[in-house]
Amino acid sequence: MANAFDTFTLKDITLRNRIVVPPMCQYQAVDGVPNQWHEIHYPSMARGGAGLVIVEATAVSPEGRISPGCTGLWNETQAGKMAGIAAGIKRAGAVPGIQIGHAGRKASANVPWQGDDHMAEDDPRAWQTISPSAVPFGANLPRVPREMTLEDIKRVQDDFVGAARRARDAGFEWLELHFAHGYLAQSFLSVHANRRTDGYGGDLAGRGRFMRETLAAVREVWPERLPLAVRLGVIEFDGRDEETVADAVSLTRDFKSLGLDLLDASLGFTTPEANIPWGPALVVPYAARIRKEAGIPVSAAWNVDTPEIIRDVLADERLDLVMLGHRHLSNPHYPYTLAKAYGIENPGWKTLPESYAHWLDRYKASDER
Ligand SMILES: Cc1cc2c(cc1C)N(C[C@H](O)[C@H](O)[C@H](O)COP(=O)(O)O)c1[nH]c(=O)[nH]c(=O)c1N2
Ligand SMILES: NC(=O)C1=CN(Cc2ccccc2)CCC1
Repeated sequence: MANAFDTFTLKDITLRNRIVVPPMCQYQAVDGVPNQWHEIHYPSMARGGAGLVIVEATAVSPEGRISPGCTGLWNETQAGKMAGIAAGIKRAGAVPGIQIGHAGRKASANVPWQGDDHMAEDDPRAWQTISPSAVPFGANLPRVPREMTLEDIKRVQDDFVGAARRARDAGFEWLELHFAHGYLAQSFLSVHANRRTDGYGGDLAGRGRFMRETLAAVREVWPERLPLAVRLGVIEFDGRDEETVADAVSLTRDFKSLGLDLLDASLGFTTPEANIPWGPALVVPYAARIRKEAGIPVSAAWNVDTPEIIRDVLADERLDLVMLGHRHLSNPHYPYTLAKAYGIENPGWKTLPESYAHWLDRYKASDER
């Protein structure tokens, strides 16, 4: 029986509350290097009161970026900037997290407000994408990826380890592997994207191998005392949901035996033919099933976004942490808004820095008198 403002301890890390800012691409980097945009963006959300702030999907290699504007953690210049961001989040009272990933066949794309589609083949910024098989996503991302060799697979897994090591040394205290949203790792798991006939394809054991091996390799370098999470696409809404969710439960059990500390349930997004029933807390039932059947803490995003929904999913232990994405884009101080909605005494002092809290709790706005 938890509530949004209870603390949450996982390994040696304690979050001040159950509110998480999930990773949200900003598309503001150049050559993968974070800049002043990120140095302001992330600490400002941490200052808003969230317990954990997870830095956006950060590519483990140049071709692993979704777009040319995505951050990377494949070199020391990027790592140096990320260290400042981790420190800024921590200084503001939240736990600094980061998500690392590889965009696979969804890479080499324009940023969302410039088309959200593959860059043209003759665009000088574009690059050749890679994937388990030479099968394109389709729709706005039609470019045919190159099928990965076993050497490619090993190199990308080593890149995940390198990025995890840099995240550790940069001072991040929570690491999430991006195994969702139709990117490379999810593509290995998906029958829509993976037609391989070697050990990395075929049955669930084969299609899950890339994820299992990558998780195990990262666990070796990510400190045992710090939480290691996976964001996994647990459902596609492609007509195969019974099997997909059952696979997700089974895979999560494997991940747990490999050292996973928390499963962040999300969507598969591996086929444009999906029929997603958008609506309140749409992923929560699947997260709750994994929590129960795999016996591991879970989080989820996707319209877990009203005081009532947040209260209910935590009270009846369907989720351990709630991920509030768009709420934090429109209001970095959303935890303050939530505390006020719950009628918590002195909501400012509960969620915000002293400079704000003192006045907000002592001096009423005209529409609050
Ligand atoms: C602009 C933007 C950018 C991203 C996202 C979303 C949006 C809106 N999302 C998905 C995000 O973490 C979250 O799951 C969704 O926003 C759904 O949660 P809300 O309903 O917004 O709380 C996302 N997810 C992820 O795993 N890594 C990422 O980098 C991003 N990037
Ligand atoms: N890096 C990621 O995982 C991203 C996920 N998104 C999924 C999404 C779909 C629909 C609505 C919001 C987000 C879009 C932006 C990048």
